[in-house]
Amino acid sequence: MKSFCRDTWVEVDLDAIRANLETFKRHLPEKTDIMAVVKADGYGHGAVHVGKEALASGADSLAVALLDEALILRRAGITAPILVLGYTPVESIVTASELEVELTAYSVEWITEANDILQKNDHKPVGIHVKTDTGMGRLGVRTKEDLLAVVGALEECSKLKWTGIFTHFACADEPDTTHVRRQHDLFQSFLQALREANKKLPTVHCCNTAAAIAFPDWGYDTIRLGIGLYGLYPSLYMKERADVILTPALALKTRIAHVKKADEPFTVSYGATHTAQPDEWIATLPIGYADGYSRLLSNRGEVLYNGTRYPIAGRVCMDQIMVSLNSTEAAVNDEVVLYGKQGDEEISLDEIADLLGTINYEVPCMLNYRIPRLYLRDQKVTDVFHPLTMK
Ligand SMILES: Cc1ncc(COP(=O)(O)O)cc1O
Repeated sequence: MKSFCRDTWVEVDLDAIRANLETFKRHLPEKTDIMAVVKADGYGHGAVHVGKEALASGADSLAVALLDEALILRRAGITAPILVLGYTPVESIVTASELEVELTAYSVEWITEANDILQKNDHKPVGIHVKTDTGMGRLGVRTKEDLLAVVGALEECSKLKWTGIFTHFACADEPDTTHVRRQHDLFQSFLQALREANKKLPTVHCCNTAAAIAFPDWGYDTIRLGIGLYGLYPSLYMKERADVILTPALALKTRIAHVKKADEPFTVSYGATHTAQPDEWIATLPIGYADGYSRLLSNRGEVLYNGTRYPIAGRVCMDQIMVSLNSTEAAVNDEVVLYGKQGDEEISLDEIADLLGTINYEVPCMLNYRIPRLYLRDQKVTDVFHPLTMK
């Protein structure tokens, strides 16, 4: 029995995930490991399946944004190192200890309180990556003095281990390298300050996908590979550089739920913003903005049917959209591609992002719990996960 009752689904090609990871392994120095970033449920692709595939393909660790995401990975049986990249409230330190998950820190007060909490009931120690803010303006220490104070505080802790130091780049995907080079220079000065203070450096990392592409020799001990793992480029500039060739892993597909030909003009969808003309075929597809298929695509987006592009007709509804097949006859249950390839045509996440006025990162992250994920290997479905009905 099929594990979902609506013919709308995401396909995630695990062979593409593997290929993209191997591409970065070849692009980077031999000594540089890969930390697969699977936050936001694997950028909408499914953190557990992508995380397992990345680890099986050569990634050494995983990264998430919040501790709750690490919990899901541990529950799925993933035992590899996991780093939480974002802020974790100090009260959650015990959970991190129990899950054996590493956290990010950059505050002496947080470190001291976290250590006190762990000491109280003799919990297992927690690994800490110290974050430096070299120009992202988000999280991290901003001066050498603060960095040395944070590392000094960690060295006083019996229940916290200093296991990493990192920074995050704000503009690594841009052609003008002024900002990213300034950030990297500052990061290097932080590392030098630690060496001069006789600190043995733990795992050092600074590269996201863009920096890994443009500056592979900044790989240090590991890179944090996000968008590139999914076969997407951080920016058009990065795509045009063509240093690495990536394969998009995600497709979004559905089947026609209803179809009719106009004998006489009739309006379509809320607001009656599209009028079907005589002999125009209108197909209704079971997906809408409540699935994360944006309403901004109303009268602007296109879909693929029989390898041809057809426009969305009218406004995107909460659960359904209508498309104009012009004079092309169609039948209920015929497959339609919303994101991805069909024949020689492709509707890429970059195209959708441009239509929405956003970046490709956001588009797959919008696809939510109502859409089952089908995992493919050798173009065959090997597993299904439906967030709505499966835990
Ligand atoms: C701290 C941090 N590190 C790394 C990433 C991954 O970035 P890409 O998706 O651009 O590779 C995100 C992030 O927030």
